[in-house]
Amino acid sequence: MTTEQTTSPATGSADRAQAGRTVSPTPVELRAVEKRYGEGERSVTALRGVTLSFESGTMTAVMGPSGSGKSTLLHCAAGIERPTRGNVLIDGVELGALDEHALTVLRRERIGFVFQSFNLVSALTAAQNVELPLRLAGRRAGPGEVAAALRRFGLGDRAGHRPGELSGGQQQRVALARAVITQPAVLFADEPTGALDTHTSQGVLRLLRQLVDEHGQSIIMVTHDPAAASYADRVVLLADGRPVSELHGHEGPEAIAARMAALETSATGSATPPQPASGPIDEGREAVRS
Ligand SMILES: Nc1ncnc2c1ncn2[C@@H]1O[C@H](COP(=O)(O)OP(=O)(O)OP(=O)(O)O)[C@@H](O)[C@H]1O
Repeated sequence: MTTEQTTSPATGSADRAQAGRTVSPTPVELRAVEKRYGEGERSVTALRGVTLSFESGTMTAVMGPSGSGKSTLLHCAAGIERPTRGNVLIDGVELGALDEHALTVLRRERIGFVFQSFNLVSALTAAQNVELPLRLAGRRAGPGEVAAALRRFGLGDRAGHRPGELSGGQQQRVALARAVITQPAVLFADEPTGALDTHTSQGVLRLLRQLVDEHGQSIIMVTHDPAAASYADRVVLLADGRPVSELHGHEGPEAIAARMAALETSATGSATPPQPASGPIDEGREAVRS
C-alpha cells in the first residue's frame, strides 16, 4: 500500500493519522478504466478509458448527461463493479488484484457509500443502522461511539427511532453517520440529495462539506443538480463514457448549469441506472455494500 502520513489539507487528516490510520494523498485512482456491459452487437460501452485521480480531503462532483456513465464510474471506483479493462486503486491498493473476499473487506473498511434512497435497514433503529458496518466487520462499537456519531449529524435524540419514523433528511443523516463510522478513505455519494427538497438538501450538502473541511474526508458525489455540485471543490463532467471537462474552485450553480447544458446538446442515448437494493433486515449487508 503506497500510503503516507499527512496533516493537510484539513485537520481531520491529522486526527486520523494520530489515531494510527494512514491517509493516502490519492485515495482513489482510475487508470484507463473501461466498462462494457454485455457481449456482441447488444453490448454497451459505459466507460471508455477513464483516467482520473481524486485528492485526499477534497469533494468532487461527477456530472454528465443521462447515460454518460456516472453511476458506472462510481460503482467501478467503489469496487461494486469490476472494470472490463484498466485499474482502480483505493488507497494505493489495486482492486483488480483482490479476490472477492479481499475486495469485500476493503469495501467494508475503506469505503463509505450513501445513496439517493438512503438504503437504511427498516427493522433497525438509527443507532443499530449506524453500528451495522462495525458489526459486519466483526467489531463492536466503542462506548459512546454510535451516540457520538449520531450527535455529530444532529440525531442525538433519534437513536431509538426506526427509518420509517424519521424524515427524509434525518434518514440521509443516519446513512451519512453509518457511512463514515468506519473512517473510510473515501465516501461515495450517488445522488445523495435526489430524494430531498431544496432546504433539506442544503442541510445534507453542508454536512458533506463539513466532513471535508473539518475531518479531511474525501468525497466523490454523482449528481444531476448544479446546486449540489457547487459545494464541490472540483466538478468532473462526463460525456459518452469519458471525462470531457472540469470546473474547479466552487463554481456557482449557474456556471455549472451552463456547462451541463452545453454537454446535454451533444449527449447520446439515455440510461436506466442500476437500482440500489432495499428491503428487509437481511439486506443490511447489501445496504452497506459490504
Ligand atoms: N447493468 C447494465 N447492463 C447494461 N447496460 C448498462 C448497465 N448499467 C448501465 N448500462 C448502460 O451504460 C451506460 C451508462 O450508464 P450509467 O447508469 O452509468 O449512466 P448515468 O450517467 O449514471 O445515467 P443517469 O444519469 O441516467 O443515471 C448507459 O448506456 C446504460 O444504459
